Amino acid sequence: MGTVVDSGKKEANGSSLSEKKVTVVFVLGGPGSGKGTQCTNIVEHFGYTHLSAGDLLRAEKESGSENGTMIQNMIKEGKIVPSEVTIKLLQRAMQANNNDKFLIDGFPRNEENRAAFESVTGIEPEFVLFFDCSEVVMERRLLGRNQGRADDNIDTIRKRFKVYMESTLPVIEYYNSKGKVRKIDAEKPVEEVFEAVKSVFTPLHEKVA
Ligand SMILES: Nc1ncnc2c1ncn2[C@@H]1O[C@H](COP(=O)(O)OP(=O)(O)O)[C@@H](O)[C@H]1O
Ligand SMILES: Nc1ccn([C@@H]2O[C@H](COP(=O)(O)OP(=O)(O)O)[C@@H](O)[C@H]2O)c(=O)n1
Ligand SMILES: [Mg+2]
Repeated sequence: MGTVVDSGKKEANGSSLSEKKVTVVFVLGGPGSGKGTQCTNIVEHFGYTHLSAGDLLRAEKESGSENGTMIQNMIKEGKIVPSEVTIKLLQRAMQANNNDKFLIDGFPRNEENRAAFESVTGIEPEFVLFFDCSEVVMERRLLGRNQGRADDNIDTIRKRFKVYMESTLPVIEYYNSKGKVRKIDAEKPVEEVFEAVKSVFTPLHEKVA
């Protein structure tokens, strides 16, 4: 009462998605590093909603969208779909969900993804969870993944590794220079990787399960 509220002040906790304040964690790492696997564990233990950019793009392709053929071609070639398409899918998914905590998996994959997401949504990630894994191990996992994916073949895998090195590592480096990267040794067994993941999330959240 009678106090001037500083409406220009940024919320200390969470960024704005329209009127909703949300916490976003980006989950990055090479193809096959275990992003999706660990996101499932994080959802169970810490109550986040998991949004995989790759899954959203595959679903968009399946829905018969006008972008379907373009998405399919990009995935087959291991290329990164223009951010306009991917960001629209991520925004729609966040707005349709009542949760205020999101794991965004496999995004931003290049500088264009990163800069566009920030300017379109105004959201800055709380931190970036980075799964560090060698190509030898990632290749073995991808070839054994068995999910019928059009891009889990050796030709496309090599292209994806190149895109990862050239386009995604610089994004991780950008966030590292801002002190936002939480690096995890992703070569260990799933349970051990999750122990390391828990030590990143536990200080921030009450355990829900
Ligand atoms: N720590 C791990 N050790 C061994 N295999 C793993 C590990 N994490 C994931 N996998 C397996 O490797 C494959 C790729 O994992 P996934 O979570 O889909 O990775 P990403 O989403 O980073 O491509 C899957 O078959 C998964 O079961
Ligand atoms: N931000 C993103 C994420 C994925 N993709 C596309 O979707 C493919 C699969 O992404 P994914 O995240 O499901 O792959 P994994 O790293 O989980 O193996 C990528 O190789 C890209 O072709 C994209 O274009 N832009
Ligand atoms: Mg994945």
